[in-house]
Amino acid sequence: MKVGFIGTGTMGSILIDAFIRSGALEPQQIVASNRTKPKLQQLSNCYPGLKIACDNIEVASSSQILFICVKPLEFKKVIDDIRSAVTNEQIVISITSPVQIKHLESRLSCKIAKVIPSITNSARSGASLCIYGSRITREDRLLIEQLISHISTPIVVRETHTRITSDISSCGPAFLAFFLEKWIDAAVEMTGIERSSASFLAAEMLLGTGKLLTEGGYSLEELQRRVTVPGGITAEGLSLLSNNIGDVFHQLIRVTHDKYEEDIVKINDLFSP
Ligand SMILES: NC(=O)C1=CN([C@@H]2O[C@H](COP(=O)(O)OP(=O)(O)OC[C@H]3O[C@@H](n4cnc5c(N)ncnc54)[C@H](O)[C@@H]3O)[C@@H](O)[C@H]2O)C=CC1
Ligand SMILES: O=C(O)[C@@H]1CCC=N1
Repeated sequence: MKVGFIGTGTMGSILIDAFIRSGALEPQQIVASNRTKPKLQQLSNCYPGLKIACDNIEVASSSQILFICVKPLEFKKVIDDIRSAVTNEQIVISITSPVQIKHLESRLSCKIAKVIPSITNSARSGASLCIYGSRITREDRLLIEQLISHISTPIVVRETHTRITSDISSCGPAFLAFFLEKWIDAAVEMTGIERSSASFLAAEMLLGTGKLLTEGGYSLEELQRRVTVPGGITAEGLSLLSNNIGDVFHQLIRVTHDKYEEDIVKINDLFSP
């Protein structure tokens, strides 16, 4: 099976790298194109056998599954490029959330899916959010999920929940990293602990917490309860957090959804007949 990638920026490169390192794909099975060639050349130097296509049409015409890994407003140009090259049997996968299944099905005759990855997939971890178009068969789903399960846990979501699920799964690593960075800044400033020590502890804590919440079977509520000794230190901290957090998470969801709606309006314009 040949798998194509249009766009080898941050996420396209992460996916190619993770698929090869996990053993899901051999470099010889991959064909890729990118607007600027140096990034692509770097990938091909790392993975001899990976084919650099001369343009998007060559990728589209030589792959059974084609991942489109460009930014939302760059999609229309790519779709116009590949429109005449795709066949009904191919599967085109968008990795971006605001481009809707209907936009792609209206322009391309092939099978359409969205698979929203996460930077965590680069550690062969985290989720991939799967949304399937009307032409995708049961066998196609199995093929897609078999491939992405080498680097992530496939989770099927409703298209109406694309934003909130990718807020948690794909933006989440940046939000959590921000939270830890602020905490470590305060720790360094107030206690003199070395930044590298505090950062290492935070990373190990995050990894262990993730394991408890997945394979350990803990719920968030149970985890808090088990750590909190009655009358102890954690209780003081949780009480402060709960009194001060306000509606910051409601605001967070509002801003990500507002930006998403803005993008959808722009994409609707680009894809209007
Ligand atoms: N960065 C992340 O953690 C995640 C990103 N995504 C989605 O992945 C998509 C790509 O994001 P990044 O990789 O971070 O962006 P990026 O800007 O690093 O990569 C986009 C790549 O597409 C190439 N490109 C643009 N137009 C092209 C065209 N017409 N033909 C060929 N190549 C073209 C650019 O040269 C660039 O290398 C976005 O839509 C984003 O929403 C989804 C989940 C997580
Ligand atoms: O920042 C972004 O737009 C993308 C979407 C999910 C993660 N990164």
